Amino acid sequence: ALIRRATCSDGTVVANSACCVLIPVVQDLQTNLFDGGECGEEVHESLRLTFHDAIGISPAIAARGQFGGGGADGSIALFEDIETNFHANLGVDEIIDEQRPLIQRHNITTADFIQLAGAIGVANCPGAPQLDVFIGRADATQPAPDLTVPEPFDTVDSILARFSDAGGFSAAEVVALLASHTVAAADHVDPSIPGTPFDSTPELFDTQFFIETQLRGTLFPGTGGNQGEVESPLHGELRLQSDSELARDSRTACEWQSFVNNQAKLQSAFKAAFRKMTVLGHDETQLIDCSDVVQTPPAPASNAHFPAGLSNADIEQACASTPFPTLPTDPGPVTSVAPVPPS
Ligand code: HEM
Ligand SMILES: [Ca+2]
Ligand SMILES: [Mn+2]
Repeated sequence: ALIRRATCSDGTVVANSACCVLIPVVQDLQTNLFDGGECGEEVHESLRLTFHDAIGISPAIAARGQFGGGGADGSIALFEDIETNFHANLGVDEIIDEQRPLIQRHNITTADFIQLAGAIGVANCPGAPQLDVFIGRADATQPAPDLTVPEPFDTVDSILARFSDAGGFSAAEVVALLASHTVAAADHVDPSIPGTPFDSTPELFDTQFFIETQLRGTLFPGTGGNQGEVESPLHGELRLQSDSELARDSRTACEWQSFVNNQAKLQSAFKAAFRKMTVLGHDETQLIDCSDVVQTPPAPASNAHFPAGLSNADIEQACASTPFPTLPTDPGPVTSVAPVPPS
């Protein structure tokens, strides 16, 4: 089709007129899913869903003659009855069911919608990069196989191998993708404390996640003994075993630390890795780049810091070659991290 620049109905200028169909979808997302443009629970869950759909692809399984999954193909929603029963997908049925009526109201594939929703949602989070959006993915005709989505109790070996198989992601790209856990909370790791975030600022796309995961774990925010959870440094904060181990493994620790107080790298590295993830199973050159429909995210609202009561002395140094950056400590008494409110 002829590619031409266009001004869409709301005034958005797009390089490819085919992207104007997304404008009403974006408005619907902001008004009816993201509570008018917040970086809350539905944004967090929509971002998680982009990953759980896209990572459902395995050239290694395909090489054994079985269907390896189609990547970012909407299978997680189109075959919800199958894929949400996979253990790693616990809880994603909620956001699939919230997104479904929006998909039905618009002329867009489920595959494209899931990735669009993640990008638009993330752009509501102060400090986030403006993520790329592509359209033109065909929808899945089969579910992804089980065990393509990493679990928080998986070893670093197995996590790195899974990402490498899925899309040739390097260890550094895996670390970059985990920047997503800066706008995240867990409902199901410890079901007694739903909405427990992974850093103290789940509404900000900041570098606190990389700081706080490097602090010595001292407590469980709820009950102990949950699979995939290790001790965190703060009341109200939950630490995944996988995040803890990636922060401390010699293959990933220096990369992990490199994001501390480096908002520019956080944005550029996550944006690049997300772009790669969002087209898994597709040839990017066959898709239409509609990144110009993504709004400009608000500027970051926090500076890198240690939570009150904690300091460099509480860091478990794991990167052998570079010392941990010196950061200020928040003033005042030790605080507890508030849960992400359910919508
Ligand atoms: C080693 C890889 C990963 C593991 C083991 C992992 C594991 C988890 C777990 C266990 C949860 C909590 C779910 C719950 O209990 O509600 C979670 C939440 C989340 N994950 Fe990951 N994750 C990984 C990578 C990623 C990636 C690559 C992304 C996106 C690019 C992502 C985005 C999210 C988000 C946004 C949430 C928060 C959802 C919410 O607040 O409702 N994760 N992850
Ligand atoms: Ca954060
Ligand atoms: Mn949730």
